[in-house]
Amino acid sequence: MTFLAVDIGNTRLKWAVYPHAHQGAQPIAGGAEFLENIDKLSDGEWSRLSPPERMLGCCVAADAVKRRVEEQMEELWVAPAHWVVASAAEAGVINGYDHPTRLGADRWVAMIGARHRMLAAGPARPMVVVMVGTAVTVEAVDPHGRFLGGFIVPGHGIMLRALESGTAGLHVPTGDVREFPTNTSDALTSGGTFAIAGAIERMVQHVRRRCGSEPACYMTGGAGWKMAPHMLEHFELVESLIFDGLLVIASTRAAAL
Ligand SMILES: Nc1ncnc2c1ncn2[C@@H]1O[C@H](COP(=O)(O)OP(=O)(O)O)[C@@H](O)[C@H]1O
Ligand SMILES: CC(C)(COP(=O)(O)O)[C@@H](O)C(=O)NCCC(=O)O
Ligand SMILES: [K+]
Repeated sequence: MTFLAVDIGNTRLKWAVYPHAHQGAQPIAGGAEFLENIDKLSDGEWSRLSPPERMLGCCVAADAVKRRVEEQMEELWVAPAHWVVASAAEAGVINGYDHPTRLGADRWVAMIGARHRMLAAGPARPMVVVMVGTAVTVEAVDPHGRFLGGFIVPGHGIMLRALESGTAGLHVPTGDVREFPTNTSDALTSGGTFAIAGAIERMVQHVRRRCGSEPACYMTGGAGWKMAPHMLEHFELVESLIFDGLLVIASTRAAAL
């Protein structure tokens, strides 16, 4: 029974189809669309899929975006759309947010994916889970699976646009990441990269101090590949972390029925 996983962020919709909803399943199809192009999915790539029997997604974009995606699913398939909402606990992760449901669903799903990946590889450890998308999120999870809290940092694009719109002299092309930038382009690109890296490395320190052991560090998101080479700490780049989390949630929910 094929399973469709959908991740709608503030910049792009990512989707993947699996032969079944089990941890470790390998995708048989997938893609990504910028939000301005999502209306074309039902005429394009989705029209060529065999109808998925189940769907689970997470969406942090506007409700109108989510509705447009649901409408396209309805045009093609009978499987209803189900969306993850962060809760007090799910699939072995406990939510430490003051108001658990206000935590971004993508952050929650990524932590669940990371926790199960870590447990599949060895004994339980604390984790730092980073998503580099429109925004950058940096989560801390203790060895028992308790989400301790996380940072939200502006992503590269938002930082650059904020600097551009708040100044007269910072309208320059993208530069390179340099330790000692000597032109405006490199200064902006390096500043953004090391601002994000610095926040992430602080969270690694916070987790070490709180948990007294070395965290497993995971990085995901569309711009993860740009950040990973500039980290001092070792981060495993796992592009599928959200899909991995959606697979875990779908399979644990099915097992509970
Ligand atoms: N080839 C690419 N396509 C799209 N976005 C890219 C690409 N390479 C890097 N990016 C960066 O990744 C970000 C989008 O990542 P993504 O994880 O899709 O974000 P979100 O989940 O917030 O929609 C963009 O802000 C962009 O800076
Ligand atoms: C922090 C986010 C904007 C990240 O979005 P993204 O960069 O993935 O598009 C999103 O997870 C969100 O809207 N969260 C709700 C608020 C919170 O998590 O506290
Ligand atoms: K996201």
